[in-house]
Amino acid sequence: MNINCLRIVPTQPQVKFISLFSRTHNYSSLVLPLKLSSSVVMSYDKEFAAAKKAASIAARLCQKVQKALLQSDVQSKLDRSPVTVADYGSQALVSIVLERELPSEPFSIVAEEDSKDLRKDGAQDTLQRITDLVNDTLSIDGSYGSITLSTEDVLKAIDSGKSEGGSHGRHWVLDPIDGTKGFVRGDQYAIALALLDEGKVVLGVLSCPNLPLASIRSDYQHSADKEVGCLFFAKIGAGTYMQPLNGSSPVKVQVTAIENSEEASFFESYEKGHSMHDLSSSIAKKLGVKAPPVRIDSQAKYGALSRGDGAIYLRFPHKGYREKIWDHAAGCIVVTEAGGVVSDASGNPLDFSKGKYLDLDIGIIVTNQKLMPALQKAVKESLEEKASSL
Ligand SMILES: Nc1ncnc2c1ncn2[C@@H]1O[C@H](COP(=O)(O)O)[C@@H](OP(=O)(O)O)[C@H]1O
Ligand SMILES: [Mg+2]
Ligand SMILES: [Mg+2]
Ligand SMILES: [Mg+2]
Repeated sequence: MNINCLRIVPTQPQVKFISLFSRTHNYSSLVLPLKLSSSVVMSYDKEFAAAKKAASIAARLCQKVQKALLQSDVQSKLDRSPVTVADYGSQALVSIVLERELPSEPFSIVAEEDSKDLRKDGAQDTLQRITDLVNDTLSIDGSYGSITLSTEDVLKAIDSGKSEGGSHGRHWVLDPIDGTKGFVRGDQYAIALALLDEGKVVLGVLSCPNLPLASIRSDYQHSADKEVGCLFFAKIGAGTYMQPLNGSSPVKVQVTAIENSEEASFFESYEKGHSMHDLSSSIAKKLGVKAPPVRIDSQAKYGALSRGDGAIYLRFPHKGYREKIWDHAAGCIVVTEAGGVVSDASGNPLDFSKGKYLDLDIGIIVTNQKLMPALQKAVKESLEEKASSL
């Protein structure tokens, strides 16, 4: 048997087993009981380094495409949401980098995109463009020597993101471009990658190529002359850090310490179809918030909040929308490790262990520990008023 993988399988609280198994022999297992110290179980160092590398390399492909976005680069999915060659290229790159960096790990990714539309007749040119972008990006990075992937390799890499997630084992959670509408508009977007272990988010990386390094405020407007490109990363129990994309010198970040809600400012989606702006305005009014909302796309909102740019993030999708884990997993740990709190409108923490979807009560609210009780109260009142006005 080709033993090439070590997997930690939790059983009872303090006893862990190490399972030695082969990826080439259908995961046939040889299970050895072993007690592990929590530091061994919880280090995730290799995974953390791989995730940062993957999200940074994918950002280069996205930056290149955003600068020269062609009409033909943007397609429409079945649900009529946009997807671009960069969404596919980024997903392929992250998958390839994780596989190269972690060759002995079991590989499972829950990701937003799949290759179905790229396998259809008429999609050959788009697929070739994606393949060229992936190859160019890998060749400029140079980490893996000279490799040339075929279109079939790229389709396979995209489809390695077909896991359903869940409460057992490890699963990467990937949004290759979060905020595709912002990306197409030339605004904010993020490459969001997190690792779930037994249903819990244990690390997260947010690559935000257009987010200014300096803090953004209510009068924020994206402009090309600001210094931009931030990488946020957080590991469970180890805090949140930010560094310039592709740069070194990370700094530890913290959410704001504001206690008076009148001084708070809040983030929400740029797209009013993604979140009810009238509801957040009513919540902000109850809190006495004076500043106008900061409306930006993607999980860049979580990143900005983690470094104290604003105090609150409100997300209230319209009726019937189901939130997906890749839209929140990385952002959630980036904020919580920076001292913030992320919950649904009723105060329940987000549960990432239920598969692709989050099972939520109405919306998502994010702020610091001090402001959360007042925010929950304002949310409850605004929701009741909205319900009684219907
Ligand atoms: N009707 C809707 N309500 C809420 N969220 C929606 C939505 N339609 C799409 N989304 C999600 O909102 C995400 C962007 O969030 P934001 O509004 O914060 O920028 C999208 O991620 P993608 O761009 O990865 O598809 C998509 O998953
Ligand atoms: Mg999408
Ligand atoms: Mg998304
Ligand atoms: Mg996306």
